[in-house]
Amino acid sequence: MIEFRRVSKVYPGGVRALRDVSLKINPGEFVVIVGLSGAGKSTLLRCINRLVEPTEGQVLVDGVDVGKLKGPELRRLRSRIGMIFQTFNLVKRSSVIKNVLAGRLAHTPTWRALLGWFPREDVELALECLARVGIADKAWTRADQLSGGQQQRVAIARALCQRPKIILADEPVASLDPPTSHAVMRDLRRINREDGITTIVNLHFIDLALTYADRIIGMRNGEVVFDGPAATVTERTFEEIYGRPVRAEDFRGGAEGVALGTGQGAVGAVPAQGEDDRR
Ligand SMILES: Nc1ncnc2c1ncn2[C@@H]1O[C@H](COP(=O)(O)OP(=O)(O)OP(=O)(O)O)[C@@H](O)[C@H]1O
Repeated sequence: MIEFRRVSKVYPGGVRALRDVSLKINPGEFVVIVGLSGAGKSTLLRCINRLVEPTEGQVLVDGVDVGKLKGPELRRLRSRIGMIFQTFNLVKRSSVIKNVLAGRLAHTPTWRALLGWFPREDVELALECLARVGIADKAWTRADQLSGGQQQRVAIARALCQRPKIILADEPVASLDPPTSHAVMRDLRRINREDGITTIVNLHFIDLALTYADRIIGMRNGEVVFDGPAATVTERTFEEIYGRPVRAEDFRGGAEGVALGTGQGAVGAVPAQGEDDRR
């Protein structure tokens, strides 16, 4: 369980990025946080692994106040939280498998990691993680030789290799084309379902949020302005979250049949298979 208790964040310079946020996220949930640029989504996500320190309030992970954790305890918490970024954050000149093995660093003595000596079971785990995202055949390829979608899958495999309890994905598809965006969202959701990993994804595309989320949290100007099941979300909901009418650019596209919910039930789109999704 992840719990925010009256969390506020004011950055140096005075920007108020979070305003009195309280919420709970249950184990195994797949939550999408939506909001316009600057709404506070990244700040919210980063408070969970303490990449950002709240100015007020508490963030609890499994009942532990993360703000109170010291060195090794904080490292332990972070070792169980996988993070996925818009720009993949891979070591581009390194092989795919080495990038994935970086997910084991918290469990590997520094001298071994420096020499690149990972235990055989870690290498097997890394290959298994790559297989789960369909790119085991790329293990020995240099990361910068892969497509954007494949690089994001390497980042997902690296997160999986941590054996995480939580995955935080900060705009994971913002740099990808529409079909590949769907493929990556499908991977994240499948892993969430199969492993029960609590998954929180920041997005600003309405159709992706509706297609993949169980629960949508809407942020505007540092505040949570909506929190409910994706199936109850309507166009009106997004207009309230965004503070303006929805626009074409709010949709990623790339899937047939995605339409806004009517409040009556789910949006039953089956995303199209993309170029980068030939598994
Ligand atoms: N390190 C920082 N120092 C100062 N201000 C910051 C910092 N990080 C974020 N902000 C500001 O805090 C506000 C919320 O930013 P945040 O990145 O959390 O929003 P977001 O919804 O994730 O938007 P985006 O998708 O553009 O990143 C913005 O006004 C942003 O400019």
